[in-house]
Amino acid sequence: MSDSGRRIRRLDARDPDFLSTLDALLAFEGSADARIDAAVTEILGAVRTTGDPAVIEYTRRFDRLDVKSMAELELPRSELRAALDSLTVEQREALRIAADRVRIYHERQRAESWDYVEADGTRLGQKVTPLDRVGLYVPGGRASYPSSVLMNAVPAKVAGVGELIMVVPTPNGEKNPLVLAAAAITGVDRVFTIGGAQAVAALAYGTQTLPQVDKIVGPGNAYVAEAKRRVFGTVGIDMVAGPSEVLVISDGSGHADWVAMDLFAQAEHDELAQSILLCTDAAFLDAVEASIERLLPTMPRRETIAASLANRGALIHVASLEQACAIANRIAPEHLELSLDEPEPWIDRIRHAGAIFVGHWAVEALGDYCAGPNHVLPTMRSARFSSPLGVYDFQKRTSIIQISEAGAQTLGRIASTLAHGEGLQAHARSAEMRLHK
Ligand SMILES: NC(=O)c1ccc[n+]([C@@H]2O[C@H](COP(=O)([O-])OP(=O)(O)OC[C@H]3O[C@@H](n4cnc5c(N)ncnc54)[C@H](O)[C@@H]3O)[C@@H](O)[C@H]2O)c1
Ligand SMILES: N[C@H](CO)Cc1c[nH]c[nH+]1
Ligand SMILES: [Zn+2]
Repeated sequence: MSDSGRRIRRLDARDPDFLSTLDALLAFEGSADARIDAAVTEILGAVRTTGDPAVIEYTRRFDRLDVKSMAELELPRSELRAALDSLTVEQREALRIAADRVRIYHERQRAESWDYVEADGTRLGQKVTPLDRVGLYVPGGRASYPSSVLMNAVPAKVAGVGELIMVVPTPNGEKNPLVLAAAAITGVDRVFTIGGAQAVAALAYGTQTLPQVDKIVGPGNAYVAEAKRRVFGTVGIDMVAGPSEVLVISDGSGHADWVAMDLFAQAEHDELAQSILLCTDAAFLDAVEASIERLLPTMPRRETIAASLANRGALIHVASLEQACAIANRIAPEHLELSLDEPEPWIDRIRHAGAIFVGHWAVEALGDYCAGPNHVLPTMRSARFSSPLGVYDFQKRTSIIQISEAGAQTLGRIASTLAHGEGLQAHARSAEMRLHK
């Protein structure tokens, strides 16, 4: 890579040691770093013990914001509204349309309560309720993410969450008007300009000014991820998000520049972001590599892109699309692009991916902003067992068990037998006492 002297690696899936090379490339334990561990331990402890003063001190230290009170770190609704008014018509429309599309998609995810009645009058069911109070973490260190406000706040509102408290760091006091406008559009209730582990701690434990929430959602850097992992149990969390990832599967039918730019789009997030291309056509891999060389110097974030591609990227020659799908399932990427002329038959071959983008026109950047589905997706191979952020993350379920007198006779005998088998006599007797003599 001419810009930095570092190149994206070329691999061949037919090499005997390919899978071990791939596994080494995928391995990522961001928050296992001892330095991050120690910093997060200190920050969580301090905020838990002293509350506002610790948050103020860490915000001064890490975001260079010098304030006397926590109240100065809360933005009034009028400021959110003013930010919305300050946007160009084009920006306001883009935010509104994106928010509408995300809302329409997520409305289909809302679960409803249900029940059924058995012949003897016993009623069983599940009551679905929204969470009372949720904290939204919006990243703000290296870049600003109005789209993340939409992706977190919209499903929360669709679920009917009682109160949404957003935190977003504003390094050097620089506020991003689009982020504040997105908070206004989506009806976020309170916004604090705090970030990092101190913001996660404030939401998890509560402070004199900021009330404790029930769940914290939203992506962030390694400090945020580790802090979320540690407060889980005190509060709920959506997931522990790692750096962004994209995997492109190509048969050489697309445009090399398009694919190169799709790899850049993920790499520009973070030096640890992961962009991988699997392709059946060696000549197309050469063409994408040439596009990378040519286009990289034109990119404002070329340093980050170059580092990300060199650290964790790869252009991989595969023998077939079947092999590409098998490798994709091993990677379980956050985003998967099927960059194929005929992509449909391959959708069912993909078992593990946060989101599948189908065909040359379905580029991940559209999903990041406005297609409709959520852009907060499982990373670090967790698509094997978890799902995109959705309305279901803001709802909880309670079982309803209403047993009729007749039902208690049948179930009482079964419960009594099983309870004696477990040696739990009080359980048995409490069921037996309701049996007719
Ligand atoms: N998965 C997604 O949907 C998604 C969306 C947007 C962003 N992201 C990711 O979120 C991340 C955002 O990271 P970011 O850094 O830009 O913003 P961030 O808001 O996550 O982190 C900034 C905060 O980190 C803390 N911090 C920085 N250095 C520290 C130190 N030395 N000690 C203690 N705390 C420190 C500070 O408190 C600062 O406020 C990126 O990795 C990006 O790729 C993911
Ligand atoms: N690609 C990110 C998730 O991995 C989301 C995002 C926000 N803004 C741009 N992209
Ligand atoms: Zn992105």
